[in-house]
Amino acid sequence: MSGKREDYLSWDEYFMGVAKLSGMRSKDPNTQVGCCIVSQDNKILSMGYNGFPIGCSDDDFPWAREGDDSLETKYVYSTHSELNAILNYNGGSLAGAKLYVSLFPCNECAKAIIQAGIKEVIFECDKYADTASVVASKKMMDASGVRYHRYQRTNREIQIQL
Ligand SMILES: Nc1nc(=O)n([C@H]2C[C@H](O)[C@@H](COP(=O)(O)O)O2)cc1CO
Ligand SMILES: [Zn+2]
Repeated sequence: MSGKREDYLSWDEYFMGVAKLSGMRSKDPNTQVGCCIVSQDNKILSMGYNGFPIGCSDDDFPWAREGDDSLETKYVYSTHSELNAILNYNGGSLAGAKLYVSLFPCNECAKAIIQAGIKEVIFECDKYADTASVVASKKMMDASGVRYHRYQRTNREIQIQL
């Protein structure tokens, strides 16, 4: 009896797990998003989470969602996890890659995903499905042949001691 372990992580659990772990680096008090980009042969190429660009301090720039002045909100400054993951990659082309993300990509990230040649998006949450941003994102991905589907939860809970 020396068979293999049976309760190892599936590929999908592994990559969505890495995406969600990356999201735990986010300083956004409301929504933490994580992303993991994977090659067609299941090698991790890049990761990212939502945050401000290098040099824009998390303590100086605002994390507010609302304000009389849009310059006092996070929206004009934060870089989305998907764009960060694309920009973090310095290994050449992402053509044909898969992108795991904890929240459905917005229209701006969809443009970057399409132009980078990423072919498949696996998302967990789609809480902004009714917004113009996500509707436009899906329209563009449909037109460009980028497939997207929801991650199938297994409800496995993992504990990591840090
Ligand atoms: N796909 C996404 N990836 C992301 O990284 N984000 C980021 C931008 C903000 O920092 C945060 C959303 O904040 P809120 O509107 O839920 O308080 O998540 C948002 C979306 C939604 O399209
Ligand atoms: Zn985005």
